[in-house]
Amino acid sequence: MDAEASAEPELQMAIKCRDVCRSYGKLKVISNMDLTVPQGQIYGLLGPSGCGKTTLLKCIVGTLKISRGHISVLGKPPSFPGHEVPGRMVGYMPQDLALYNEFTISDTLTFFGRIHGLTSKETQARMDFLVDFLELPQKCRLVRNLSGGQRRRVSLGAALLQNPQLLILDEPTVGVDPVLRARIWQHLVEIVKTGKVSVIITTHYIEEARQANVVGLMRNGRLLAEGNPQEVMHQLNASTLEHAFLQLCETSDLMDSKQGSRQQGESKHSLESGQDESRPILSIGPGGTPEDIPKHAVDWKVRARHVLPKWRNISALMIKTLIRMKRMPGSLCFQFLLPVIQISLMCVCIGGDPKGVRVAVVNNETSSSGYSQLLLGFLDNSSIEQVPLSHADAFTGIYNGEYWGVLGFGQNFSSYMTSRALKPQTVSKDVVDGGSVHVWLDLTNRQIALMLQKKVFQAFQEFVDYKLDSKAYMVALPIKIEEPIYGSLNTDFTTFITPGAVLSITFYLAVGLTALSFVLERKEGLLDRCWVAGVSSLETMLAHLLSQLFVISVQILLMLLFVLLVFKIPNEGSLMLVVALIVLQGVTGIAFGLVISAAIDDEQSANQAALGVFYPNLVISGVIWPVECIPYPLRYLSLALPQTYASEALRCIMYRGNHHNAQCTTHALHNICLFYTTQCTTHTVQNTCLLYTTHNVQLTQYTTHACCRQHAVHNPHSTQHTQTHIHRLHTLTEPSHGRRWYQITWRLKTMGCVENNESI
Ligand SMILES: Nc1ncnc2c1ncn2[C@@H]1O[C@H](COP(=O)(O)OP(=O)(O)OP(=O)(O)O)[C@@H](O)[C@H]1O
Repeated sequence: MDAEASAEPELQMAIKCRDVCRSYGKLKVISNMDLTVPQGQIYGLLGPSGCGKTTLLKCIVGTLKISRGHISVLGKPPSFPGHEVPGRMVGYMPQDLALYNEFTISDTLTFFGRIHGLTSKETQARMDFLVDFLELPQKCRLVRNLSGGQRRRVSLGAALLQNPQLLILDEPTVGVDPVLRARIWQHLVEIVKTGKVSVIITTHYIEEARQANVVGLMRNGRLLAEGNPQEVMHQLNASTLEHAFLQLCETSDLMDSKQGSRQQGESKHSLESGQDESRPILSIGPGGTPEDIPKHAVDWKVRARHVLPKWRNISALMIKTLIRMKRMPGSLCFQFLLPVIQISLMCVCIGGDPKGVRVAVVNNETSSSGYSQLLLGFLDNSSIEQVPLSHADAFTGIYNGEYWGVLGFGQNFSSYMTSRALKPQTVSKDVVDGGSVHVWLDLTNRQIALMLQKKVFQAFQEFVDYKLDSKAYMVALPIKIEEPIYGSLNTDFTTFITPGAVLSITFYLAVGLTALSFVLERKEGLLDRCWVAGVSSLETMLAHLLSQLFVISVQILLMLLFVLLVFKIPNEGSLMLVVALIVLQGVTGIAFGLVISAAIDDEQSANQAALGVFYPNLVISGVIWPVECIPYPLRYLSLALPQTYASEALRCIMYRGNHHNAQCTTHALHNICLFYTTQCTTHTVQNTCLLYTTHNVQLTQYTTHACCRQHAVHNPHSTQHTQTHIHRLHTLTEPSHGRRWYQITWRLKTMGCVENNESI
């Protein structure tokens, strides 16, 4: 069926809400709301704070999912493929101002102009009009420096910018002086005169809504009355709208208390019979009668165009990010320099030899030309500070924690050592013992103890080389460590940890910045506002990815400059592969940040989530210690982490050259890509579940209608309302609906609402 043709009767009404329900957890905010905004009129939605006005508006623009019911905006449900709601047809001013603080007034309007596809000339013309009309300060003023009222006017200007067919304004007149408030109302009255623009506006100032064509008086998520303000006042014999509203509240309270006393049994009956408790007490307007939910079909080309990201929106979002970066140079420098600072600190502080380690030396050899003195002369003095002491003082000192080790030489060290070297077959155990260097270590600090052992062995080797020269091989150990195949004999821990550290830093900065930026934008209502302006979540993601790639590229460039040129970490492989691997790791971080932001609402919890995964990931992904040390169940888990193979692969590329571990590299790339795809899919599904929910809402409606039908079978005197449900069921479940029809019948059959062979 042609979409346009089927939607034609709908065009008479700008907004139609039928049976709309919305809850936050157990709190029911909107109950069975029927609301109708006629085309070309101003609808004033009035009610006390917390009655659900904002929630209803968010449901109308599609940023909140409804729990039940049907909403049609300018002829079709929000987010219907090809429908420009959200998009250019609707101008939305949210209650929380939703403006970028780093933007000027001009930037703000230009940004929304770009998203709506206005040319710069059109944007400029509208900007000039709005600055004049809304009495905005100079266009170059930053939003963060404006007063609350001025910001509210900028927000209103952004909603009016593209001359939308539908204006949804959530309390636009709060904090605005009475003269300007009157002008805003006058402007609204003028723009609806053409008959092409409709307005729905919420306000706390009930009396100003007299200028609206229709008012809806809301309380506790229900509409108490809907109609022309004069008629509402007339019917209730009230001199002001405020008095009319008061009377309605009193009547509603009276009805509620009567209903409460009628007990639960009856209320159960009213539910079953479909009797609607939430019908307005007073209904004068055009809405009220139940109507069929319209059917819409859409061409696959329109559907494809709806799903495909638009470059216009992506570029607008990217320009936005660049402007914000430019306005926050401190934050930008921090983003660029932080990785360099982190990697530099790591290279400087981790993996080097400890310096100035105090060691007690107990030398019982009195001769100054003895071998012990010679050997001690070969000890690395920058690392080891020798303290000559008596045996008793040395051991008291090491027990008191003053020294990290004690080196002991026997009285006859030189002669015993010579005997041992020259006549190994004839010497006794005591001679071997007296000709050895005795080392007692405090092993509570493994790194210092290992260094001491290494330095003593090195000193001994140098002593032997010096003393025996070409005969040194005679006292060599029968195990010879040859020149390494890859790496060098002096490879330190810094060399091991650097590739993993570079990847971790890139990953976690991307996670943090992405999660924080999305959580904050959502909290401030900016994501919602962009969504209503027609930006899809895929476009938001792509724009963030592209701008973040720019940041990541600079970060990687600076980090590699420091790692390779300043700290001289070797790189035997292709620089291109190194960069590709690090960039992919950054992209994985972005993906993970997106998932955190999709699952978590506030920045504190997002930070906790990012920090919560940081340490376990670091420990089990082989960044700081080889995965070969991890016990088996955890090792399987480590294989699922993107950093596990990536750090191993980066080490392979940098220290072995490319060709020797192509398999590892491929595995790393594959692992990262898989991780990235999974994460992005999760995020996209989360953001598009709105559509699925809408679909499920419809299925729920069919089920409700079917239950009423079943009730009618058992109760021949069913009410008019039940009959309406049955009628809806029949029209909605026509076999022409194809796949959906099968889904519905299947669901009804499984619920026992329809016999297996019964046709609906
Ligand atoms: N995200 C949320 N989670 C839980 N409850 C919420 C949430 N947002 C709103 N509510 C609750 O829903 C109810 C309706 O809120 P809503 O913002 O729609 O009221 P309102 O009529 O617009 O009020 P006001 O005029 O003060 O803006 C309130 O009780 C509010 O506490």
